[in-house]
Amino acid sequence: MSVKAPVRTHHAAQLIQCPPARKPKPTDPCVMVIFGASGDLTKRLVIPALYNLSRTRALPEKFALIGVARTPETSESWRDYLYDTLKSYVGNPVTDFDIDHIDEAAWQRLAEKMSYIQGDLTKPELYEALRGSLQDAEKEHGTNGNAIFYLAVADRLFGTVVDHLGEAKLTNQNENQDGKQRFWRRVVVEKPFGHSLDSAGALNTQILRTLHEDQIFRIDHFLGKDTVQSIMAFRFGNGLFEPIWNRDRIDHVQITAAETVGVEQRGAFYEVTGALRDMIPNHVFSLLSMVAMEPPTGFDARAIRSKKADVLAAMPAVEPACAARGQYGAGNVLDKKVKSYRQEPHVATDSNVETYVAMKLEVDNWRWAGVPFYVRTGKHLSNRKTEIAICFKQAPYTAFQYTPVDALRPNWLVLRIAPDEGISLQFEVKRRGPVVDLAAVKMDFHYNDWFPKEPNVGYETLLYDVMIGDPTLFMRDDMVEHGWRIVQPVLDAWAAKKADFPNYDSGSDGPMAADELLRRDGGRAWRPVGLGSECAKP
Ligand SMILES: NC(=O)C1=CN([C@@H]2O[C@H](COP(=O)(O)OP(=O)(O)OC[C@H]3O[C@@H](n4cnc5c(N)ncnc54)[C@H](OP(=O)(O)O)[C@@H]3O)[C@@H](O)[C@H]2O)C=CC1
Ligand SMILES: O=C1O[C@H](COP(=O)(O)O)[C@@H](O)[C@H](O)[C@H]1O
Repeated sequence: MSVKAPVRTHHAAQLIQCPPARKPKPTDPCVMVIFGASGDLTKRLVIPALYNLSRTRALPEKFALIGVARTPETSESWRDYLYDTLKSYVGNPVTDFDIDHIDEAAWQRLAEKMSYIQGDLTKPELYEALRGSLQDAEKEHGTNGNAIFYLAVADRLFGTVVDHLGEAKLTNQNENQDGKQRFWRRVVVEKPFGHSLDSAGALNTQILRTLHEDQIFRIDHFLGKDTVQSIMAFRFGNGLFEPIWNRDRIDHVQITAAETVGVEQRGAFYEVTGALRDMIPNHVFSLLSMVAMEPPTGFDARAIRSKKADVLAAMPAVEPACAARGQYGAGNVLDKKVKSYRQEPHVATDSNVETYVAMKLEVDNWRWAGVPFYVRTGKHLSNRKTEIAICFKQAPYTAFQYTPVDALRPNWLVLRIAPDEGISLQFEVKRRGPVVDLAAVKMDFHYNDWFPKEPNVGYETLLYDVMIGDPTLFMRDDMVEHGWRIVQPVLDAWAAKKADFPNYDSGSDGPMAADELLRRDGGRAWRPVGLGSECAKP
């Protein structure tokens, strides 16, 4: 039985004078081409996000959507298939896309702009057909030559598609005599961007032969989450926190991306990817660089991405001894019996692929020298939780009789990214009563109490940003390569040595090796994945 949380009575509008939220900037007319139109990403994330943009009127009036894949479909059957898929999410949420009905008018506005091309993206003739469709879109929908090519295909095809687009001159932008752009061409590249430092470098070189860096949008959907973007607002929109945001007051940082889901139908993808490649150099490093970056001089893409790239550049490559890996065995997740990873579809019965990874990372600069960043991510864990927890140093001295300083709990500031979005601060107070006895309590901000929640898959903001040409929330070439550089020694060491898997039960908090990683650093411990609260009520 699900229990509804009590409705909280305080509301932002009653308490704090805020100007109304600003309206988003109008987008240019454009056409979006999805390569991989019959795939999982398209139906689960891209189409729900476009539908949401249509619902909130954030899509341009002059818009067209062209799907490309080999599966035989007509434009009509592709639309119907996607409508039926969308309908199947009603009352059956995908990620945070939790809808109780479809807004038919919003769907209709999108559907009437959708068409499909059947073809093989490794063949030049597809791109000739695409040229015709782009011209049709311009005539029928007034898209003005602007186009987004979304690569929702396996990463081994990213370079191929960009090469073909270039050869067909479909990525050429048009400039006036005065150098002003008349129409733009942009390419969205999915993750994983490469599989190693070398392959990421080679892919960057390949696509940069055709595209300018400012035409490339390397997507990382964590950056589309409101709570991730809010890290910068929290740090740089308040005078309170930045003075203590450094090695003087912070003991260590823990970043957790814990999932209850297993690999589900993605066994084939996961067998060549694993938890480290899937989550660390992209999502987890995006969170880490938001926490560790220096204040930018402005909120434009150049300023923000440079500060984030500086963090990654200051991180030394991880020693294999500072990493732990795990693979789930059978067990119970959220009271449901589940299989081991090796029994999942399309997974080898002796697979050496990790479904869990923990690492100790460092940022070698003035602000962070000596402050460890412990990160972990895994599947089939006890609870779904993505958070950044900052552990402050203990008070240097305690004046309280009978309370030695080492009995004081540290202050924790926790930025909760998902699913219970918010921020909490744990600190010590005196218990009621005649005895001076200390206890840890929390101040807790929940996003939902202040801002009504919209069903959202995380791609909405990112797609909108591509349409307005704002790359702030996308990875730059150097950021991607630093990500791989940092984890490469671990990838190499793990490939060279078979692990003793499975080594954690489904429904647990991960393998013991991950606990050891912290324990040996002066007896530190991970925050529990399952409990959600590090300070039990007294
Ligand atoms: N699914 C997810 O949750 C996530 C996926 N991603 C990334 O998104 C990308 C797509 O993943 P996903 O949708 O899961 O993969 P799928 O395997 O489900 O889809 C792949 C798509 O590529 C098309 N395709 C493959 N080969 C060709 C070809 N030669 N010509 C034309 N089309 C082709 C397939 O269509 P057809 O067979 O009809 O040709 C299909 O539409 C990957 O890079 C993945 O890493 C990133 C984050 C999450
Ligand atoms: O990119 C990926 O992310 C998801 C986790 O994202 P979330 O928004 O659901 O937290 C992960 O399950 C998947 O394996 C990975 O490819």
